[in-house]
Amino acid sequence: MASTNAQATSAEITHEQAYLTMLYGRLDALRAATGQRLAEVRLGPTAENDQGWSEREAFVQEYQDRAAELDAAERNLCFGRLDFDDADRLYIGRIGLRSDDYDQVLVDWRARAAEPFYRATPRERCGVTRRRHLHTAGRRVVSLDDDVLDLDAVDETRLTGEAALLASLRRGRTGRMGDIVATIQADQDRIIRDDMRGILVVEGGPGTGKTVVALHRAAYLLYTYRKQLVRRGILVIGPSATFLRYIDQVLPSLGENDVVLETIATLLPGVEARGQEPADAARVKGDAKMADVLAKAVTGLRQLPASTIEIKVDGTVYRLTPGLCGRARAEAERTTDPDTDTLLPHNAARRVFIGLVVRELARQRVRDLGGRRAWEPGDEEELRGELADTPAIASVLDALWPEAAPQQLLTQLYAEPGRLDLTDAERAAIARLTPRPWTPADVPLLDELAELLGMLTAEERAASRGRAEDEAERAEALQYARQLVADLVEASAIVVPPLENDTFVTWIAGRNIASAAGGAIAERATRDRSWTYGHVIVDEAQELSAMDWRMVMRRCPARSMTVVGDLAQTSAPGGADSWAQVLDPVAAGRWRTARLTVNYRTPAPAMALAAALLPPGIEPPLSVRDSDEVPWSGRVADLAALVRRERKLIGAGRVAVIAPQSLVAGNGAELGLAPGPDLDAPVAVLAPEQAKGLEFDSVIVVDPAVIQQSSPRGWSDLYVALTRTTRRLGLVSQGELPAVLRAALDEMADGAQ
Ligand SMILES: Nc1ncnc2c1ncn2[C@@H]1O[C@H](COP(=O)(O)OP(=O)(O)OP(=O)(O)O)[C@@H](O)[C@H]1O
Repeated sequence: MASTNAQATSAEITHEQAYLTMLYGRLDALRAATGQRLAEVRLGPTAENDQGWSEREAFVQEYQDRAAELDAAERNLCFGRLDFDDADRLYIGRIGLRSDDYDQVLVDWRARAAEPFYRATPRERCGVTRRRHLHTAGRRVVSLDDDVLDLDAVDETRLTGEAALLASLRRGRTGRMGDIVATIQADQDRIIRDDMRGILVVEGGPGTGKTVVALHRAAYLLYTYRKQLVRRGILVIGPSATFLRYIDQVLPSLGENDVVLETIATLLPGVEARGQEPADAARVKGDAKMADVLAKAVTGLRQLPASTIEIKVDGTVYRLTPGLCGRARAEAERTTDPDTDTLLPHNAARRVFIGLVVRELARQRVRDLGGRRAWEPGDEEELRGELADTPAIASVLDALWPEAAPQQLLTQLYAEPGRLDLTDAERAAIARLTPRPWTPADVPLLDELAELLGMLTAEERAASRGRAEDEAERAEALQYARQLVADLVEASAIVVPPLENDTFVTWIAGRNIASAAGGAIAERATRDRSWTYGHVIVDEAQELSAMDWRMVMRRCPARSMTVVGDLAQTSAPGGADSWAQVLDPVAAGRWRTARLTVNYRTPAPAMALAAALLPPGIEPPLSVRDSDEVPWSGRVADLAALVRRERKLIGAGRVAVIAPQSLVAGNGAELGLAPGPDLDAPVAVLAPEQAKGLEFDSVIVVDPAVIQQSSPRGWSDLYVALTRTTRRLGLVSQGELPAVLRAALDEMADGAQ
């Protein structure tokens, strides 16, 4: 492909400027119309009833979303053009726009028609003769890059729109990830547009765009399957709060605001997991066998009396025999939930157990009274209720089958680890005799217990009221939205293309429900443990333990997921060694893999240094960025001065100092720098695990040998640290560098001479 940037004539730029000005004119007109509708709805007559109120709220929300989408499209509204064999021409941008005559003047990047912009190559042109990238500043066209798709230039590059891509990569880092709509590469585009069904595992080395691709996939799925996704939402799980801050602008910049971002530590509503713990404890807690261990611990809460218990109430002696209790327990443990056909959880089965025992006690009473009293229908039922509430009986039943809540039970189990079916060493690793804050590895265990225990009696009552209301509300909202849209269309108050009618109705209905519930779907989802999402994206997925996966899968029974990760970067104690190992137990036969192989972040020399750490058989990704600057090395004592030098060298960009956890935890005193993963600060001081998924213009890795030796997977921590740079990399050390790194640095220095 021939790049003709330099030859782009000013006439061409003038032509594109005129087109761009027309597009911004359309955008402004749409904004004005949306703003006017919003004002009309807000200033319109006050709603007279709940339905009118929620209809009005739905429109307000709808117009606000539309306004946000149009605002997000302002920057870089149109970034490309495709010229086809038949002289047809399409402009590609952030959103689709039509002229007054309903002609498509701008194609949304997610639309099928935009696909050749990312995929066409000289070999497979898809009818394209030229792909043009428009570079804009504000509303001004500043330059153009053309890829002329002729076969003569076929071997010149593997990259799509190389000039535009390299220009985008050269920009300094801002501390926030940006979108890449203008420069998505063909292999990335295939992943973004892949089928929503099943689990797509995207693997690839550092900097291959796994995160950014997964986020663009979320935007694509929301655009393509909005009807399915709008009701349940999309969940993105990332490795840390800092990482979530780093990526939180990407989806809004693509016009999507309704996505839930969480870490494993925050996934269970009501639990704050701020604690830290040794790797051994996290490893035991993350092991798949904890599912059985907890199930046994829950069963172990239930007791059978060794001999008959006699309880005297108002002169009557009730007899709880071991046989009676055994039969009631067996039946309760066999009872299934008619909706899900699964065994009842502990607290729900407890209610069955109590019901059976109390029925038997009531019969004893009936027998006892014999013919001395005439029983009316309903008497026995009333008696059962009375008996269940009698403190003497209730306390015995509580002892035989106690009600339990996840947090309280897990606290007890850690305090008495003998109740867990583990080895002595495993018990010792997780025992905690004094209460401590929950850790991230506790979260999936609490979630598992919540599943095993089910709701407490009071919660169950509130939930069943809520469920019935939800169903009725849903049906009513749909019917109402259908009528409303039909009326508005008839009154020419809105124009809905016929094909989009259903989508619009569902959308309005969804909005009605969400606003009636006091918040958008995303807000509701984060409050409700049992919320299931339409699609789940898991980033840095190699770090999840088997127990984490069980928790994540509960959030997505449909198993529509995008899982991105790199097994060579696994550092969590319970993390994965293979995808089959973690996914087969929870989604056998329902996952597939795709691979990304080009590194858009780490310059070739830094990647070559990092690759020296890789075990044999693992291929490093190929770096797009080349550089003459080989990684440098220095002394820890000079760190502050070296940081100052790096700041000067990279100008407006960002520097990261990545140091062993022990130094960062020690308040950075030994480093002479205040630690903190502050993305807005020009210098961030981080432990390797905090640096996961992030990138900086210049990275200084402190004491690589200490990082490597600090855990069994320390080499992978070091690999992560070395691959965070987009430009410069330095190693500072108190002692020797790891031998492989020393050798690789010497070799590079020799090569450079
Ligand atoms: N097609 C592209 N155009 C422009 N920039 C890109 C493209 N693909 C990736 N990048 C940039 O490359 C950098 C690395 O991407 P990203 O963080 O998604 O990689 P990753 O595979 O998740 O990395 P890691 O596994 O190391 O965390 C980001 O700055 C991203 O914006």
